[in-house]
Amino acid sequence: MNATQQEEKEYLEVIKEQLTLAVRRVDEAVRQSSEELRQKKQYIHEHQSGMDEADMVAADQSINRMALTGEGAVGRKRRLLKLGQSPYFGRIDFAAPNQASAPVYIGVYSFFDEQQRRNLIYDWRAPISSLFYDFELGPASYATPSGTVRGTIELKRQYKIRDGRLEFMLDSDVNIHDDVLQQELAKSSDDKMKNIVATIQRDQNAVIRNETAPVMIIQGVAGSGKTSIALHRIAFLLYRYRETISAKDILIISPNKVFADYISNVLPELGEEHIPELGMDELAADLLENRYPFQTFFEQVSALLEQHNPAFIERIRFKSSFEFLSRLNQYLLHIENNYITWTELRVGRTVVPVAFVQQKFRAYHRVPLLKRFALVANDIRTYVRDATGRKLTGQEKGAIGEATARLFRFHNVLDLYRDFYRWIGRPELLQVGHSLRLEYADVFALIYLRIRLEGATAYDQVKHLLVDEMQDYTPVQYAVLSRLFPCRKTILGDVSQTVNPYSASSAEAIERVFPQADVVRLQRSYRSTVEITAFAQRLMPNPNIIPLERHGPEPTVVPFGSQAEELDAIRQMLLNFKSSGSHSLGLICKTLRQAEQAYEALQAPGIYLLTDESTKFKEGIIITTAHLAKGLEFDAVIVPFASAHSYKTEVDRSMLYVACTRAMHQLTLTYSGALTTFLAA
Ligand SMILES: Nc1ncnc2c1ncn2[C@@H]1O[C@H](COP(=O)(O)OP(=O)(O)OP(=O)(O)O)[C@@H](O)[C@H]1O
Repeated sequence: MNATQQEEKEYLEVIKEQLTLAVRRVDEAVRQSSEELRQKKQYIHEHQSGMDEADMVAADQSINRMALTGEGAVGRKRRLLKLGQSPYFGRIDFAAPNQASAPVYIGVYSFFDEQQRRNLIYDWRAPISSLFYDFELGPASYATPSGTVRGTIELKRQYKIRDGRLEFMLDSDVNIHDDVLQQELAKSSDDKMKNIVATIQRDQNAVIRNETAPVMIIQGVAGSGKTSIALHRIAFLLYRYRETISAKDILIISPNKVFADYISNVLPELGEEHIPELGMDELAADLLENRYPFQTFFEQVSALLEQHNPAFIERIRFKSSFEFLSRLNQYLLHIENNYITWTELRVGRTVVPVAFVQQKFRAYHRVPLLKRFALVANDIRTYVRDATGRKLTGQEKGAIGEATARLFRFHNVLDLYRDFYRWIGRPELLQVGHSLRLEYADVFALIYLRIRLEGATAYDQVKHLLVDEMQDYTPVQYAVLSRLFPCRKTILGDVSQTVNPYSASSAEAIERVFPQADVVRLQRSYRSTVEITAFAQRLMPNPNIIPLERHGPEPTVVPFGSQAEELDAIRQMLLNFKSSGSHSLGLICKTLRQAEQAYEALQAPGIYLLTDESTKFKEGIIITTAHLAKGLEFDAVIVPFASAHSYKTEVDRSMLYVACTRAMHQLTLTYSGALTTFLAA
C-alpha cells in the first residue's frame, strides 16, 4: 500500500479529506451542544422562581457538564486542524509473525476514524510508535501494557508535510544518515522552543518513555536536548497515565520567567495544556511565608561576578557541599538529644513525673520536634486533670504550655540555625544583616531546618516534578525538594554550565540525595555546528562530547583598539544581521551592568534587553547576560567584552562557556585590550 510518492500524495489527500469531515462533525457537535446550553439557560431563567436549591445545583452541574463537553470539542477541533497542516511525519510497516505487514502512520496526535473504526494516525506516544524511534528495518519489538510485541519492520519512511503539502519523503535503509534531523537542525531558530517529535533519537526516546524510574537524572552536554526531552517526557507521561495525571498535576521548577516563556510552546504544540511553573526563588518565598527577605540566586551570582570576596565564596562553597547537609542532619539529632532539659513539672500540688513527660515526648517521635511540645503539653493537662479530678483553669493550661515549651532551649528556627554554626565551630559562616536579609546560600538551609523541625505541607497535588538546570541547586535544596515533593521527578542539567562553580551540583552529587534515581548521560550535541562546539571545548574540555556533523563558519574572535570601536563594530554587525534572514541573535554579556551599557549604546528598534525582571522571551536581537541566556539558543551569538579584564575567574569562565554554547550557527567574540586568557592560544 502507498509504495510510490504519487500514491503517498494521493493518500495524504484522502487523510486530509477525512480530517475535514471530522472537523465538520466536531463543528456540528459544538453547535448542538451550545444550542442545548442556550436552551437550558433559558429554561432556568424562565423557571427560576419555581426552583428550589437542589434544582439550582442540578441545573448548574448540567450547565458545567455541557460547557466541559464544549471545551473538549474545541480542543479536539484544534488538534484536527493542526493535523490537517501536517497529519504525520513517519510510517512504519510492521509485520507480526505470520501476518502481512500493515502501515502505521505516526503523527503529533492520533486520529481515529469513527466510520472505519480504526486509527488512521497513531499518536507518537502510542506503544507501537516507539518502533519508529527505536528501530531501523528488520526485527523489531515494542512494549505494551500487556507484554512485548515482536515482528519485523519492512518499511520505515519519514515525511515532511507542511501546510498540507508533502514536501519530501524519505525511506530509511539500515544505516541511514539522518537527513531529516540535519535539515531540522540547520534551520533558523524560531522564537520559542519547538517540539522534536519527528526526529527524536533512540537514546532520547529511552528517556522520554522511561516509566519505571522514580527519579530520573539527565546529565547532558550543552545542546543535547535535555530540556526538549524532559518536556516530551512530560507529554508522554500525560498520555500514558491520562486517567490519573493531568497537566495541572505537574510542576516545572524553572530558572527564570523568560526560560519558562521560552519553553511554554512545546507542550501545547503536543496537544497538552500549559503546565504550572515555579522558580526556586518563588518557592523559597512561599516556604518562608515571606517572613525573611533574601538575596536571590541571580543576585548571588551577580555579587560573585562583580567582586572577588573569598569569605563570601567560602560560605557558598561550604553550604553547597554534601557535608553541609550531613552536618545539618547531625545537628538535628544533636539538639534532640541535648537541648531538652528533662524535669518534672509542678502544677499546683500535682507533680508530673519526668518519666511521663519523656515517655509522651518519645511517643511523638514521628512529629517534627518543635511541634511535639504542644502535644506533650496537652497530655500533661490531661494528666493533671485526672490527678486533681477537676477541670483546669485557663491560666493553669497556659502555664503548662509555657513550662513544656521551656523544656527546649530554642523555639525560633533562625535562632537554631545560628546555633548550628556555633555548634560546628564556624559562627563566621552565617552573615545575617540587621535587616535579617538572608544570603541565598542560607535560604534553603533555613527552609530545610524549618521543614525538619516544624514540618511542611507537602505539595501533594504535584504528581511529577521537573527540575531544569539541576547543576544550580545544592544538596540542601534537593533535600528540601525531596521532602516537599514525594512524587516522581525528572531532574536535568549540565554541570559544565553552572553559573556558580562554587555551588555546582553534578549528577553524582544529586544522586547522593536520591539514591533510587536512574542516571542518564547524553553526550550528543545537536544545537551548535561542529566548529562552535569545538571552540567552546577550549573553555571546558569534555572528551566525551559528540557533536552532530553539521558545519558552519569558524567562530571569530575580533580585537579592537577601544571599547568605543568595539561597540561601533557590533552596531554594524547587528545591522548586517537584520538583513541576513536569520531570526535570532543574542548579544551575551557577563554581567547585567555590561548588558545595560551595551543596550544603552546600541539601542534601536528590534533590540531588546533581557534582565532578571523580564518575563517574556522576545524574537529578534536580545541583549542579556550569560546567566539569563542559559537554556536559550540563538542563530547567532555575539559575546562582547571578551577581554582578560572581564573574564578572569572560574565563574567568568563558566559564563563564557554558557554564552558560547547558546549559538546554533554563528559565534563572534569581540574585545578590546588583552584577550581573556581562557582563549589566548
Ligand atoms: N532529536 C532532536 N531532533 C531535532 N532537534 C533536536 C533533537 N534533540 C535536540 N534538538 C535541538 O537541539 C537544541 C538543543 O536542545 P535543548 O535546548 O533541549 O538542549 P539542552 O540539552 O537543554 O541544552 P542546554 O543545556 O545547552 O541549554 C534545540 O534546538 C532542540 O530542538
